[in-house]
Amino acid sequence: MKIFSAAQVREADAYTIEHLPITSLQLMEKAAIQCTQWLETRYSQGYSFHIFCGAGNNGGDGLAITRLLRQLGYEATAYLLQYTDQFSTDNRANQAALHSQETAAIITLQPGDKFPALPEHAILVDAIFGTGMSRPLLGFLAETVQQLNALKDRYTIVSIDLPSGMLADESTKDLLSVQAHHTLSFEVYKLAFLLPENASRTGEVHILPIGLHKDYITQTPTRYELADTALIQSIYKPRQPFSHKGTYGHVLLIAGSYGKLGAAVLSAQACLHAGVGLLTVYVPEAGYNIIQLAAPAAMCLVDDNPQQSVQFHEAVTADGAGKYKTIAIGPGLGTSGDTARAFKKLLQRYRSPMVIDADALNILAAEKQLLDLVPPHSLLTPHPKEFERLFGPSANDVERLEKLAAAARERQLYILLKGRYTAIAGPDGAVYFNATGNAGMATGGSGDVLTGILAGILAQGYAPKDAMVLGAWLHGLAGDLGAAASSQEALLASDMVQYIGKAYQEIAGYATLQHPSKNL
Ligand SMILES: NC(=O)C1=CN([C@@H]2O[C@H](COP(=O)(O)OP(=O)(O)OC[C@H]3O[C@@H](n4cnc5c(N)ncnc54)[C@H](OP(=O)(O)O)[C@@H]3O)[C@@H](O)[C@H]2O)[C@H](O)CC1
Ligand SMILES: [K+]
Repeated sequence: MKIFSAAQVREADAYTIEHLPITSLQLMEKAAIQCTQWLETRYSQGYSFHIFCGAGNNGGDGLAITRLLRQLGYEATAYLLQYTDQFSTDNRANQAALHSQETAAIITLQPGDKFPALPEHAILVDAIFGTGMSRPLLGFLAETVQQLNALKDRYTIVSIDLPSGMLADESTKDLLSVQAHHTLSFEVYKLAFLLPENASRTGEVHILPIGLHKDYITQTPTRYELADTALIQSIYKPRQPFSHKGTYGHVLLIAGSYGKLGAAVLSAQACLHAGVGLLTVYVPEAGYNIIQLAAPAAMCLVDDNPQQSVQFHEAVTADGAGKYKTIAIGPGLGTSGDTARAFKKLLQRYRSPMVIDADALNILAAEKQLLDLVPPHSLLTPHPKEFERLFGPSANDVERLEKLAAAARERQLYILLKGRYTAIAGPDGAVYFNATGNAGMATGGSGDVLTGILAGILAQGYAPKDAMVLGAWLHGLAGDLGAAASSQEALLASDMVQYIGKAYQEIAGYATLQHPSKNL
């Protein structure tokens, strides 16, 4: 699903009006019908609706919603904020339509007016600004938004299109905006909804279709995209009936140190469940029995050092060629000087894309010139702190995304920035967001599972970008299935491993299941 900027949303609006037999007022009506239906299904009897309207088309939506709710028999009042007398044409038309239906349905709010008294079961609808928001809220507008926010613990606040004050595709971190419980937005996600800094302002986001022209949506390139089931199914390749373990690649996983061998176990198990053909796990001596018992399907190579691996570069021939389709390095590895030196030698020898995570990222961050040695098209999987250590601090989430895209482009890498909506950037500068996953996955070992999954998928022959997008989705879906079976609180990284199979099943769909019983 593409993520359009505010300017592109306006273009989509104009394109639709030009190419379909629909006027802008009719499009507004469609948007208002969708919002009204959503409100009605959710709140029905006993509630009254209080709709705060601006002077533009977002306010026009609010006025139309008020009219439609009243037609359905609900108590609904529009509060028209008098900060300007420059109303948009469709806003005026909806003022007139509501006024002709019921003169008392519109109350104007002037600077200095008392904030309206609200009954017990009131729903507050914020239709002050949407995608036209262009500058900080000041004076009367700021006061009104502050008054709305002060009521957020007593009443439900529903924002139309965007919480007023929030910019669709720039940071609003330090600016005032409505803090909504729900945001009803039209047709497409906005970048703002995917930013951690906006989590307490958008509440739950609901995307409502309003019939924007499909041609504009399919033909317009965007910088950002939210992965969806259609994209995942287009990436996923079912296994071939005439294949063998060599078909699905051999991964060398370099992970674990004394006290952190669990990281190696989780990565190894995830890599195996992700479908790799062969897996060799490289651990310090202390890890030998652990790996052989916890991951019997994997082979094990052992470092001479009992506690931390320091010679793993020797597992790869001096010219880098050899049996490993890909290498994953980092989970629980440790960052001692000897380990860092071995990592440098490995980077000098092995020139195919690697998956680099955790302590391997910390080694890169401590010795930044090593970044120049990372094989092109490698997959880096930092969390925000690791990202900051590698590529520097960012003033806000939008700046961090720009840094992410720039680093991926300049260094020809695939970088996966972990978060609620994990962001994946590649050398072409495009950014994909992943929507699967839940807060239960914020737990130790979750990242190790992701590393294993990514390596396992990459080794099977997926292109790096596809491996990243599919791997992030699979990891999140396994976490969602695991949490559904128990709870987010109880979810462990090992549960994510156990649910990789079910997650694949969901992606493949039953139609593609290769099993003779399907014809019985
Ligand atoms: N996307 C669609 O296809 C549809 C969208 N709809 C709704 O329309 C709004 C966008 O409406 P628009 O009129 O473009 O913008 P707003 O209502 O958000 O804002 C109106 C004007 O307010 C001015 N502005 C901006 N920021 C401030 C501020 N801080 N203080 C005061 N005034 C401000 C600005 O005008 P300027 O010329 O002064 O810059 C805005 O233009 C969209 O969000 C949907 O809700 C349709 O109803 C359906 C189709
Ligand atoms: K709004």
